[in-house]
Amino acid sequence: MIGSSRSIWREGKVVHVIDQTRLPHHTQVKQLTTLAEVAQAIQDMVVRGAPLIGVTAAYGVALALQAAADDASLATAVQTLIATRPTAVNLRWAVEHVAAQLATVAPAARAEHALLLADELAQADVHTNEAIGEHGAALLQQRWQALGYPARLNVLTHCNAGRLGCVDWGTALAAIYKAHAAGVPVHVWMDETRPRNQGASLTTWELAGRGVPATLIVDNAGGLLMQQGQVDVCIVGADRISARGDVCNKIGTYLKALAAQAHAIPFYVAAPLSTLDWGIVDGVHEIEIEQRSPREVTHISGRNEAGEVVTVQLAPDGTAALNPAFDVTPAVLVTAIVTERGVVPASHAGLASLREPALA
Ligand SMILES: CSC[C@@H](O)[C@@H](O)C(=O)COP(=O)(O)O
Repeated sequence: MIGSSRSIWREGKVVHVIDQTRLPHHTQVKQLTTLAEVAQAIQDMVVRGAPLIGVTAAYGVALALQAAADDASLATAVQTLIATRPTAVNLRWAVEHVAAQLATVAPAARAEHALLLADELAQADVHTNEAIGEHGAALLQQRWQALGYPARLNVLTHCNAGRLGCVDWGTALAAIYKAHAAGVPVHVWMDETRPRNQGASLTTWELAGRGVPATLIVDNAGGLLMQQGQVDVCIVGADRISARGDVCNKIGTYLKALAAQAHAIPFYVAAPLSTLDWGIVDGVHEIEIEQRSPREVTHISGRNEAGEVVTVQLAPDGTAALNPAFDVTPAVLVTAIVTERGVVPASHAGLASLREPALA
């Protein structure tokens, strides 16, 4: 039973999350009460999506401090959480933000303060994503208008950049929700997103729950659909964006951006400013790409006809498999980046214009 429309919420000293490894067949809430449980949940992708793992990690710091709030415990919590997943910079940003604030608080007051800081981040994420949604919806509306108001606006998205990847709303999907609510006849092509299938198991569930027309496609279908004129616009999320606008997102995003460029289809990236890594310029060469278990490639999970969720093996025994979880789309392939502060070109100048003065 879900007690909230949010992906994460707190009751006292217990953090509740929707267990995304169980979706779409089971909607279950998992309770997290310790640093170790939070770290495991992030690593196992019980929670996933850049903004959500950031907020979850902030709660992880707070839970760690309930046991011991000295400087050493704080440092251990920070290190443990940052090591869980290396690519999405929101995680590091959130943990370092909370740790910096707590460093100025007396250890005796830290445990309670940390919970409130994490609550603040969770709340801020909701407002941020709603703002991203407004800006992104305006782009979708403009595209619909530019195409002469077709009976449906076909939007392609990859992975799950929805409310499940955030506290609420989502990033790319926030734009779709807002456009849908405003009367734009959006229809979403949902890439299945091998190997973890976030599109097939999460975006399908999420969009169906909000009544947005959508169709699941295999990852390799996007090129054909673009060639046939069946994709009007692409919008995806991001896990890290370099200072010059290179976009790191779920593996497969780059190929879609290449195909979109070949067919002159706008390719938008929606992300909060916490996804920007100002310390990295060349995203293609500098962003660490998480390598996950080969088992995620050689095996697949789903529900069988008896209604049981099972994992089966796809490849022969002993098959070597490589599983990079993300790729980087160079800025030149990105039409624009949609943030909570507005839409900017994927360029150094464009992104820098968002930085001042509040983030200085
Ligand atoms: C709003 S979530 C944006 C991104 O984090 C999303 O597109 C993505 O790549 C998530 O990857 P995941 O491996 O599922 O955490």
